[in-house]
Amino acid sequence: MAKILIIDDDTSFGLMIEGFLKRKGFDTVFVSSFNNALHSVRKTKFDLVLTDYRLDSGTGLDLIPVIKKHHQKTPVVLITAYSDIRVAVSAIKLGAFEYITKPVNPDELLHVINRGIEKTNKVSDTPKPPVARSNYIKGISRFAEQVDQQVELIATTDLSVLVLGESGVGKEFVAQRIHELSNRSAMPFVAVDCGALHTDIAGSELFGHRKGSFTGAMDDKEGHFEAVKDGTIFLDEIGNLSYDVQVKLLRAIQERKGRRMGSNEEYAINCRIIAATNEDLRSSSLSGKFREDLYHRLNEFSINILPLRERKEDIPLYSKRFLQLATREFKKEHIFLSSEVEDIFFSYEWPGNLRELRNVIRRAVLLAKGDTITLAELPPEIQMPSKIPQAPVQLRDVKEKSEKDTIIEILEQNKYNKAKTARILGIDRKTLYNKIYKYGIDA
Ligand SMILES: Nc1ncnc2c1ncn2[C@@H]1O[C@H](COP(=O)(O)OP(=O)(O)OP(=O)(O)O)[C@@H](O)[C@H]1O
Repeated sequence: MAKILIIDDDTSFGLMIEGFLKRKGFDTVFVSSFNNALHSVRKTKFDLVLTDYRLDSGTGLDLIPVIKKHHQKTPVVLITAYSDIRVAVSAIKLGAFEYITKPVNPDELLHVINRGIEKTNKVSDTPKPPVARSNYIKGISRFAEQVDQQVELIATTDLSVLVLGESGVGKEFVAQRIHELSNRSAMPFVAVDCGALHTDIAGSELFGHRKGSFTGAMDDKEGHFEAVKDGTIFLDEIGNLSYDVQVKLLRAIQERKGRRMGSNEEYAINCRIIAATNEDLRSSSLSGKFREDLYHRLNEFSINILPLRERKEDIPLYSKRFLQLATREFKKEHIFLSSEVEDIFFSYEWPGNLRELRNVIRRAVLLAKGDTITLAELPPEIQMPSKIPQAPVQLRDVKEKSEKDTIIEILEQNKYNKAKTARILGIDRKTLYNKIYKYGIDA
């Protein structure tokens, strides 16, 4: 029976969730304070932790690193209020398995919990095989095509690649794609979440340890650099590695050799390295937070993935494909997006990028009663984006305003001839139509 820790300072809500999960056959523990939560996760290994974001003397986000330090593979699910979508994104960056927004839908909660537990059961010490090729969906925007060309070009080489982009844009998917197209594809692809690697255990996780080399080292353990063999190691959230671990990593890359903690024997490192970050690693390296020499080692080639809001042409395609995947997953038949939903998808900013789009569609398919997804199946932050407190990103607003004004001006000068306007602006007609739509230009 899977054991779940539920953390919520709203006791009645927490007990309600506990009652629900007990009825579904889970073994549950409920705590209502941050300190009790800390105590429980240090003492007990749970199959899943479900935590609210706002707790009495801390937040669910503060708990994630502690849980990951003690039980790295335990999935954490964060419950957030709809206005906390950026919190949800941070949770994923810190290694949370998933987030769900309030009001909590019981079917959705159960589905997420089952997925989390299933994933942990599948995780073993053997590296996971790469995701099947068919899972990678190619975008259609000019930008997405460029990324695919770069991926195909770089795949055949042994260069280290640094993949840059916001959380959820698909950096890991790109890394897997490079691996699958490379001549290492029959070898393992090992993804390491550096953001969830606590400094104390990072060396042992990456390079392994010998039994007895530190308190708690009960057995010999193979590190990721050994497990990956001649395959590809994907170092996600590389900017989060502590300075000490950066030094170890640099030495291993330079010498192409690794050594388990507590051992004198070295092993060869022959894998390809792909790293990813959503930070400005260049600035971190200039400011000394990230070692510059390591930065250059990792950045033999870089691929920058744009956020979804800057390549809106891709939204309809991904929506359609995610809809097909979710329909199959939940064994439903032919579900469509209503035109209001399509419009809202197009205008929404998608701070969580493709991950958020995929989650929103899965949730909507799960909740859909008929064959059409309507606004009612969307989470509140998407139904009412204006209610979300926006970060004061004024520069983008200025840019968009001037882009809109320029388009109107050229359209007027050319009597609303769109082909001519697009040519003058140096964009294709589809992009012009998208922008006309986006800015609500009456053309
Ligand atoms: N090219 C793609 N094809 C299909 N699905 C994708 C693609 N890219 C991203 N996704 C979807 O978005 C989710 C997030 O992708 P991924 O984990 O690669 O993002 P990421 O940029 O590495 O995120 P993070 O920085 O938070 O680790 C995936 O689980 C998948 O559902």
